Amino acid sequence: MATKTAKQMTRAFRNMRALSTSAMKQNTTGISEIRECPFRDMVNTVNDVLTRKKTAISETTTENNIKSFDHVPGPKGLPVVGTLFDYFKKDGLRFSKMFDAYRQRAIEHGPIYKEKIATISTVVISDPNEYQKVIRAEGKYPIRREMEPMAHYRRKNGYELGLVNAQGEEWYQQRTVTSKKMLKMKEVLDFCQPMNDVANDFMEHLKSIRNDNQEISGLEKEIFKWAMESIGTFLFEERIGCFANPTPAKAHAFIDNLRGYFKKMQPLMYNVPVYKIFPTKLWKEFENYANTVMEIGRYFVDKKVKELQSVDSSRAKADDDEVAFLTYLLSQQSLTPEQALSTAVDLLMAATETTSNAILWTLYCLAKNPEVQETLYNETLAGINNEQINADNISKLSYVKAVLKESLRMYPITWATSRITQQDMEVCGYNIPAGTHVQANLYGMFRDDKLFPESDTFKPERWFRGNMDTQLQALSNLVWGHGARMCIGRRFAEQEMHILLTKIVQKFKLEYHHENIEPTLNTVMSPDRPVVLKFVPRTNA
Ligand code: HEM
Repeated sequence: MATKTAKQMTRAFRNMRALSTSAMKQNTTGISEIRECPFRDMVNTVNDVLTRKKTAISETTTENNIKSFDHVPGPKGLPVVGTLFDYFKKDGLRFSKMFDAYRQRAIEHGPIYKEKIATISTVVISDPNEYQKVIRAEGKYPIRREMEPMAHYRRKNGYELGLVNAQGEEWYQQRTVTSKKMLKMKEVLDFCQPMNDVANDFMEHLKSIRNDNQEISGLEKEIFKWAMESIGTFLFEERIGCFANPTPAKAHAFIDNLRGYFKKMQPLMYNVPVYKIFPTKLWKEFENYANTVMEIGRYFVDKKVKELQSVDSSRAKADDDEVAFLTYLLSQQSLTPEQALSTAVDLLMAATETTSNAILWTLYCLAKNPEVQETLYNETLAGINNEQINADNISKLSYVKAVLKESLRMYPITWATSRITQQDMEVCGYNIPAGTHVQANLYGMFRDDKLFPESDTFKPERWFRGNMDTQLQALSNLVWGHGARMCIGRRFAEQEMHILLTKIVQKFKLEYHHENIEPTLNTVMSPDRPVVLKFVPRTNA
């Protein structure tokens, strides 16, 4: 695992030296200033695409009987701010409930509508067949709308954008390097053992933190620790020790700050981005969280860099397949050290908030549906009775896979997709010009009874072969995005979640005795109140 070719080591060391130097430079020079229009990045991305591919909308309209873009229905807004004030009215729409706003708008305006909220213009599609056209038209470099506050923070502070926000050739290079490790089935299956170890330790941890009523207060934070330990083990090739009592200070700070970071990012993403001109209170809070997240992310990466520098390169002999993730990333000539750092931090951030919320929702669904929980328990007993889960037996977990899919359908962590079209196209009978921001209304589709009968009921069986047509099966995958830019952590995430869920139901019966939980957005879809579950030990566990 820790060995590599001498050539790779040389490259890695060169990168590491550069990484340490640039880190120092950033610390001493501080924040870089903005010299241009604060909205330039957003405008530039769209203009670039438009310049490349634009054709006259009016021509298309008359030639093919396709209605022009202007005719796409949608809520009427005011000049400049668009529909922004709809989100500030008493009892109006809420940024923290955008998934609901999209659903309501779609019910009102139909399978395609357009809306301008301050500086964000979007076209929302709620017909899975029509959205296929967007998927099929994706080029080699799909463009997702950047997460503006995150990208602005990185530009302002001289950091690389990283895999999540980079575009074009720059994105492609980082993606190609990263996917070799993250999307290869063998590489991910090899990670079963460390995932089992983390999950086993988490089970012990859960036992120890239950109160007299067998409930766990602050379960969110505890599951976050699991998610961080799990991705940390993959990225840094060592255990962070998140389950120790007390939690290591760095891990503790990372968890607290990352949660704050995602919470503050949500309102910043939709509001007028005045923070680009002067630092609002909200921006300052976000920036503080971001500083700590970057600093701690950098600390973990630097720690690994120092360790690698102390390895005797003459002993090392291995190819890319055998070296662990960060070692591999740092040794890639096609990535600058800063790009490697930003991508590693992106993975750490993207992996924790998403999987921990997905697990929380799934546990909640299981607790609310005891019959489903029993079926799942019986399946795991028949397939894997307290054994380690490995590459051979993981295929027996078909029910746990259906449970997770169903939970992601009801509570899609990412509730809408995002693409900027790169060519003119027809959708729902309208011309959509190149450079338009288009989204699939995932939450709206997943909760549509016409597509998913009894859509508000948790029914994992609906995912079984023969129970659902293949197009709807494909629709469920959209929670991971699509095409060349689909979630790079999907395989990793599914595997670690399948393993943890199996272990939890084998050991505990879950109960929930409090008020119903509703979704809210902390960037990803999260429970709107503490998930106070009861973990009752199984007698044979
Ligand atoms: C429940 C778990 C998760 C869900 C639902 C999820 C969902 C998504 C979605 C929808 C996207 C956008 C894809 C697109 O635009 O087509 C995405 C991108 C991404 N995800 Fe995940 N994700 C999850 C877990 C993870 C994990 C565990 C990691 C890292 C190990 C990760 C890393 C990333 C990265 C780096 C990107 C950007 C990829 C790119 O732009 O090339 N995600 N994720």
